[in-house]
Amino acid sequence: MPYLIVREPGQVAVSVLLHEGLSVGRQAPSDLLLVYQQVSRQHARFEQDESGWGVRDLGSSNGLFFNGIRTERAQLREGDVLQIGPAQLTFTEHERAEIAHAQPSLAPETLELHRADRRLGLLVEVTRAIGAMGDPEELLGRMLDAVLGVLGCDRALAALREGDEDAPLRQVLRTRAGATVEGEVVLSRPILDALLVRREAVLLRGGREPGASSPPMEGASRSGMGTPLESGRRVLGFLYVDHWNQNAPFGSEDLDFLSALGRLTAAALERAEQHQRALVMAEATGQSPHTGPLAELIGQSPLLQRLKTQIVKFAQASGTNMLIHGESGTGKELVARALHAASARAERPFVAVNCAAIPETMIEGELFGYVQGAFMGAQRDKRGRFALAHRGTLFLDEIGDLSPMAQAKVLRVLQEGEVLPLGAEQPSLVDVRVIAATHKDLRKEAAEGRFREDLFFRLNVGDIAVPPLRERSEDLPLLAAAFLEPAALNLGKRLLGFSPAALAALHAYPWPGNVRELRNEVERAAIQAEGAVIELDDLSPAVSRAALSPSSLTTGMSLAARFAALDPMERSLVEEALVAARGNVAEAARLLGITRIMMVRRVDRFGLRSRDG
Ligand SMILES: Nc1ncnc2c1ncn2[C@@H]1O[C@H](COP(=O)(O)OP(=O)(O)OP(=O)(O)O)[C@@H](O)[C@H]1O
Repeated sequence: MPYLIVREPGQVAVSVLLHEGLSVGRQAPSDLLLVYQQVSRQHARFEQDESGWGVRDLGSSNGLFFNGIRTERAQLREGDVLQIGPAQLTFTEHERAEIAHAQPSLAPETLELHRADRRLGLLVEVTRAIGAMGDPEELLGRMLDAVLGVLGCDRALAALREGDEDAPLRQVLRTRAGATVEGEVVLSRPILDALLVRREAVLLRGGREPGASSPPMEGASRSGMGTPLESGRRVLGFLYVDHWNQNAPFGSEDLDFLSALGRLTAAALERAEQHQRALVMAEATGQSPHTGPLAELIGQSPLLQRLKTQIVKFAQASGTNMLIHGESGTGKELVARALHAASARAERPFVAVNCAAIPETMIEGELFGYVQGAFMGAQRDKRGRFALAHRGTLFLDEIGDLSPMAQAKVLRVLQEGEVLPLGAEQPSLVDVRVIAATHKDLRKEAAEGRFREDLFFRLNVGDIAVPPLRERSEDLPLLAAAFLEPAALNLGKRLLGFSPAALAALHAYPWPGNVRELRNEVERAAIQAEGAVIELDDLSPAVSRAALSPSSLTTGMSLAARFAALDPMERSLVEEALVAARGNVAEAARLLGITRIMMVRRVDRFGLRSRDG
């Protein structure tokens, strides 16, 4: 029977039984849905005639690729590969595995059956992990490694739902060292339905690897089994293991064991996810400012709280590309790091690239890598940043400065989920979440032809705006204090904070360079400071002058801060009057319209010098 093996980036491969007229597209009524922007609503159709099976493009925008070549129509032979958007469809006549035995998945009491077994150790390990509430991916990885040894199988797979019932299945796969198997598990729709819809544990028989003409040993057959990962009414995914075995296919006892393991694993996963969610939510609502993935983002203003809530929301969609925009120095990179740290990719690399800092001639090599001899000076293979960020996050800062050529290549990687290093012949699959940042209005750049519109839309799936510091001046005292502490420590000084006048000046200044400029200002003032607090005079002239502007009284500061802001203004006027009166206090008082006594008090208070004293 003819099948299509459907491979989507980062997901469990699925085999689909081919039937006359089977259609592929982004939307119903297509039979096979591939929900990607570069897939047309009705993209391609499979047909059978006397010469066999064929496929036809239904007028798609991005085309149907047959063994790498764009085509309108093609006749299909064993192993032919079709590319539709980022998905690969392989045509095969090979029989797939089928369900030999299915049973409702087991209640935890079944554990009793397996006491005194080596397997008990594994169950204990998983039970312990439930208490430890570790990272879900790490938990699964450890558990699958143990499963390979204990069950003596070749491959162990955990497939996890990323969201609702129709969401794709993220895979975590472990292969036994030296096993004669492909590093990929292909399952059919009926098997997936048994596991995920009917929630049955299944024993499988038969099935060959795609492209493998015979089993690796004489007389061997594929033996596999799977069990749903159920927690209450939710199906989180499933566990699957298999091996080539001549004498000992898996039996129902093995299936009981896997079912019990599935129950425990699901409980551990649920608990770990709840724990992570609780941490992140506590962080977002400011209940726990010192721990968790958002801890580095200092601030309590409503705008910053909103930003944190958005980060939490987008972190959960860890496959979604993101665009962060905001003025320079607002904390875009910090936001990108928080998005990564709060996501399921947190244990994987976060790789940052500043597109504006790398010369145009080198950017492609940096991003995609190259092979030895690809160009003069390429003395050895170099892995690109995309490959380094595999299964993690790639942060492309200043994406608006990327050359058109590099933009086209980044787009290709996002569309197809694979990178082609310079000079290489074979692309390799990468699973990377791209978070791009820019201080430019990228929508406008795209509309005016300076940035690729298709790349903009690819990146803008999730977007976050980081507000400038002047719009959240409530955060200023917290930020200034947070920067002062390490600066003082480095200098070996004991600095307790800011004088009211200095704080008023910080409030009054508009901070065109945002938080970065504030950090620099505080570090500079810490060097200048001679007393226990930062005084107005310790600040740079541009900032201390800001305290004199009338706007310094209307920037939403507290009453005390606004009152303190009067001080530097008053001092400046007193100084000016003294200069105009050549140091004569009585004359200066007359110029200001105050009494001589009032003038003398002010000269003393501000520590100024007059001709009289
Ligand atoms: N909310 C914040 N809490 C603490 N530190 C912050 C915050 N926002 C920014 N910073 C600090 O300000 C500096 C600049 O931040 P970052 O590099 O993330 O800004 P950016 O917007 O990416 O800048 P650019 O556009 O120039 O690349 C860093 O030292 C960062 O730690």
